[in-house]
Amino acid sequence: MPRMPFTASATHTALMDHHARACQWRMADLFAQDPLRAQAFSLEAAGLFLDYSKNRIDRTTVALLVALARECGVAQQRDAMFAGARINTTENRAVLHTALRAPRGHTLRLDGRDINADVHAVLDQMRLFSDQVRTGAWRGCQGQAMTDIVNIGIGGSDLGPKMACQALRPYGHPRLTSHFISNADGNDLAALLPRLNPATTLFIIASKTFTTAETMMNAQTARTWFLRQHPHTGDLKKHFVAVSTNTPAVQAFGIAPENMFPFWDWVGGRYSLWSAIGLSIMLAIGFDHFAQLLAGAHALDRHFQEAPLERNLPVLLALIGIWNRNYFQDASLSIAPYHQDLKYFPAYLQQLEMESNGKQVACDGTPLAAPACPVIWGNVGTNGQHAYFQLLHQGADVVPVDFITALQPAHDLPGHHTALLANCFAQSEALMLGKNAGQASAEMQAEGNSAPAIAALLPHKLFPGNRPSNTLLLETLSPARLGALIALYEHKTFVQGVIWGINSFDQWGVELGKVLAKQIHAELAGAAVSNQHDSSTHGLIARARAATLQEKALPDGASRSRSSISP
Ligand SMILES: O=P(O)(O)OC[C@H]1O[C@H](O)[C@H](O)[C@@H](O)[C@@H]1O
Repeated sequence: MPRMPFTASATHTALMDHHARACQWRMADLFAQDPLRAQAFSLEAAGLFLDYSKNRIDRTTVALLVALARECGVAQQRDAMFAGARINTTENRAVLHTALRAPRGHTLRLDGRDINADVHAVLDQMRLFSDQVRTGAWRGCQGQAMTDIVNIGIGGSDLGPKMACQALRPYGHPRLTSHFISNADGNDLAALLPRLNPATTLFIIASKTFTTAETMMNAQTARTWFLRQHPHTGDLKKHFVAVSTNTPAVQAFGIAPENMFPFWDWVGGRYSLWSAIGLSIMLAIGFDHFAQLLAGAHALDRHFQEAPLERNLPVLLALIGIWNRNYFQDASLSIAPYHQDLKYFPAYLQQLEMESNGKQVACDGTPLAAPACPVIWGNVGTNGQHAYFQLLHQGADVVPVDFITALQPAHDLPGHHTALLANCFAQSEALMLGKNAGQASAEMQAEGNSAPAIAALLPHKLFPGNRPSNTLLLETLSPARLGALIALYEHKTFVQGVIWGINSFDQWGVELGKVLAKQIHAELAGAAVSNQHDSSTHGLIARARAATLQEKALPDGASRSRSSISP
């Protein structure tokens, strides 16, 4: 049923009026007026504490935003998703990543199948395999235990597992090193292969479709490299496994059926780390910790399903985002983890949010009346402070920030963690408070500056402040808390998609470039160049073809320093 755009609702009109007033507010004043502000605008669920009080909001703002969520049918859409309705309408698919973390015995049937039984059968298969690899019972072609796990995949078949393996590295196995190869650029694989012993390396070819060009190319290159050193194709089954929904393509690649870990079309790529796509995570941290990751996500799922909208963590995070994006017109959101092990979290969220909601038409194909997903970007916080935080504090654009940190460190180096937390909390305070002319000139006077020096420097020393942020605190970055954190952002993305009226589960926008790349690939390889290209693309192709010809003309070995490891 076509949904009404949120901009057509009565609550939106009320929010517009309210926003006109909110533009006059200073958050510093709101804090001064209300000693209970932080308490009023914070919430804890599934082991995650969210303080959203440093936003340009008051109680009316939250009430209106919650009313908007109600009017847009967030609760109904959420229930439809959990129940297995085909809410991915352009692909006619259910969206059931939540079923991947439901405990054994949880009843859910899809097209007559007990999908809980299917999910747990694959988890059992993954457990058996990962236990064998981790204990050393799984032996390679020369009878040795595995030392290196190489996950070959891209997008959702890379970003989630890579992010989670990094986040949970204190839980890693002492003998096993995880590697992630995604880029079609041979530099990625070429830099790794010489460091590996094929007899102790396990490749996981992770691809939902098993047709993704980058993954297939890297997989073929890895296979060729392996066979060069161990030419018996029978040995491949000790060193290559696949994770996919496409059984025929996996078999055609030559991977033994017993080495395939399946999943289903109702799992979107960017929502797939809970499925067999998480095999590299389970190999690194073990089944029990993987089960805790799932349990943490499930706890957040329950909260999302059961808590009233006004006390619902993902709903509130989503609504604050809508407030910033659609009323204050903030076009980007910066993610600042104050935790080195979350260094891939911003990249993971880029796919999750931008591939889900980076769209401009509604589910029914009509143009959206308001812009949707902001640009998501960021890096670990303290490094960002010494790079782009300048813009966050004094740039012309207001960039909301999500600060994420853990109260307890995963190391025992003295002093570091207190310094880290101090920086995290200081940044959100500084962004909110800013510094006015009176404060800045008083400081410069106290430092003994002359009046002309103060006048000259003053404009540079001002901080506008009133810049919004959320702070998310975890007790520790444990598997359960990481699971809850990821699920929080998944559901935030979902709620925003519902309000914007978007199908958050397709990604047609990635197709055009793939099609053109295929044609240009053929042209670079020698096919006649189409005269349909624009002059820029035509010129670039011509230059690349000329460079290839030149390279071919060079004496053997002169052109590539890494020739020994090229396939
Ligand atoms: O897992 P695969 O089928 O190889 O897909 C890998 C990735 O590539 C695609 O182009 C999509 O944009 C992503 O959503 C997907 O995660």
